[in-house]
Amino acid sequence: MNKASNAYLQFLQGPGTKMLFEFVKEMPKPVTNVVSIPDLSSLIGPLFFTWIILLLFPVVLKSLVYEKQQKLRIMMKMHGLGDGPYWMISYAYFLAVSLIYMLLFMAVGSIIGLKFFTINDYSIQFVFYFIYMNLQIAAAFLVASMFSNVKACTAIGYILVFGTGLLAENLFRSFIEDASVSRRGIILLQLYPGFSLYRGLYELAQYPLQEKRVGMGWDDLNDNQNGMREVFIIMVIEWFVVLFVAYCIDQVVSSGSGKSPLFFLQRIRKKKLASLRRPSLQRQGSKVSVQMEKSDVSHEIEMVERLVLEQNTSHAIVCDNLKKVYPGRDGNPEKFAVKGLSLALPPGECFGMLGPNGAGKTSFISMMTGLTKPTSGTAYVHGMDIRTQMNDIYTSMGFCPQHDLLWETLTGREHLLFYGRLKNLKGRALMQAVEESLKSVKLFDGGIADKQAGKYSGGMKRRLSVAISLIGDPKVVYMDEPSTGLDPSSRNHLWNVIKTAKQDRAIILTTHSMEEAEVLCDRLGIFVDGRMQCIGNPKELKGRHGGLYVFTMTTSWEHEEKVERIVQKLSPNANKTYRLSGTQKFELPKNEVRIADVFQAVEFAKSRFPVFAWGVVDTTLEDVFVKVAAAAAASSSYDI
Ligand SMILES: Nc1ncnc2c1ncn2[C@@H]1O[C@H](COP(=O)(O)OP(=O)(O)OP(=O)(O)O)[C@@H](O)[C@H]1O
Repeated sequence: MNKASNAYLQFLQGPGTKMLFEFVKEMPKPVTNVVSIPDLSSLIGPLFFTWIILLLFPVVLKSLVYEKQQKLRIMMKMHGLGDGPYWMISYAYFLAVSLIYMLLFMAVGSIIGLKFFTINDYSIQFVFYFIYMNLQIAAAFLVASMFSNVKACTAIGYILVFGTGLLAENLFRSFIEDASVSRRGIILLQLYPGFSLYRGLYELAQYPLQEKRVGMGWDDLNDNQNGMREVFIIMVIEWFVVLFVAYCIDQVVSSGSGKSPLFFLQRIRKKKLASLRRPSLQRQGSKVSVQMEKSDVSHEIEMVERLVLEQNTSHAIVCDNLKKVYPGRDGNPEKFAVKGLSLALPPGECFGMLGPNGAGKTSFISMMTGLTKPTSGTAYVHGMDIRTQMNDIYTSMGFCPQHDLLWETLTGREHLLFYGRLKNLKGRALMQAVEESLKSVKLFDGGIADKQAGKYSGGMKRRLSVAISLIGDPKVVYMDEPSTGLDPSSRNHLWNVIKTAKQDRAIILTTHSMEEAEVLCDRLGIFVDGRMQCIGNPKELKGRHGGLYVFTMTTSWEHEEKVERIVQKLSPNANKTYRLSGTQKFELPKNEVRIADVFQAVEFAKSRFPVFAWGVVDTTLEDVFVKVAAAAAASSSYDI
């Protein structure tokens, strides 16, 4: 060790060091200035939490509008789900989802220790979120009643969410904090639910920011500076008002039933009227001018009149001079889609409605299924009037719409379970009915039943729609072009399903397939330009409106004239309809020829020149259809 080190050690052990320690000990401690760090969650909470909570709004809105856009709402209604239960079920579902979302929101906030959640009284927070969620759902119902397009409503929903948050933070907050802004003005702004939500969150955020760090309790609601009490009152009143208005608008606008805005007053009136006119079959509207109708059609009208007069409810369906006129739009005149239809259908009958495009078939089915109201006239289903008792009719009605109305995300089995439940099937009976139904339309094997309907082919969707229309043993079923888009094998299978189903129920089906009409229908009606042109079973119609044999013969081209001469000798009024390189087709009036004469003529021809092929067929339904449609189109200026 060197000299310098020794000197340093002596200094440390000496009295100087002791004095230094004493001095430090006596020195006053520096004042630790306690800077209160503001709670971050409370600073930014009102804006972010507003966004988080509002995010549920477009979700609920989208779901409601989706059901409307896809006409699933109407489908559910047609299978017996009334407006009241639909609203209650949907409301309860959205409320449950919203409450779970809010409880998770509060739980996560509390677990990570955000003062915003931990300091304020939990019961106040819960009541606040509960009331707001109810108001938000009611508002979603209200907005949904004005939209029918999911994309548009989703876009508007998200714009509302983000716009509301930004406006609240940058504008509404400055009003709250500005003492010169009147309280009334603030209350007025809070009538907009997004601002009342922001105000509530803003108030909850104020307490953790105060230095004493005591959260909001129920007593604080009496504090004049605290806006939470106003928020509670506004939200509760608004919740009920918005819900009521939404229900009224929904009844008038979106149910498709064309109700009057004063429908709730009409309901009381209807009850009074109904009690005066039981049993319900009563003559409605003016008597149609029968003399213009064909005999089969006028016979049907007479039958309907008798049934209505006798108040006879033995028939499953009685249409009494049903008319539908669509109002003119964009300068177009009004459209007379159904110009007076009378029809009586006993149980167990399958009635086929044939007609060219635009004849009015879908309009007729729409009236029968409650999609639109008749302009005049009415129909009775097991004695129940379609104008006033549609909800009762729905409980025993099945419907297969022209376009499949299915939930993309539900499986085939889930669809049938849902609609089966609506038809009051429960437990084992429901399971059995669903399984049988899936098997009957060939959707059971290979796990197809548990695939989402969105992944089904067109034919599978069609078969599911038919299965839905038949589940729960409905007494009356409407099928709008049930086999459209099916391959021949699936179509034949579906026909068997319908044939079995028609045994104990009345079915009305529309179709463009003559083959389908002949296979399935006990009676047919050809409907052209809003009027029934003829009614009868397929054989009768062919006999009545056909009256022709179609004779075809194929020879070499140089013998064509000889064939023509033989045919003219056989039937002087024969009409040649086709000729191409030796093949000729003739229509022979039935009153001029017998089948035996045709055979003789063919034998004669064969003895004179080579005959490659020949054939004679009775008139097909297609021939009848074309003939009737053409005749009706030629004289289509009937009065309504
Ligand atoms: N909502 C409506 N508003 C105005 N006109 C309508 C409306 N719905 C249908 N129409 C018109 O009423 C007529 C009958 O239409 P409808 O759809 O009932 O015929 P359709 O026989 O079912 O035809 P398709 O066989 O093509 O389905 C058509 O001229 C149609 O343009």
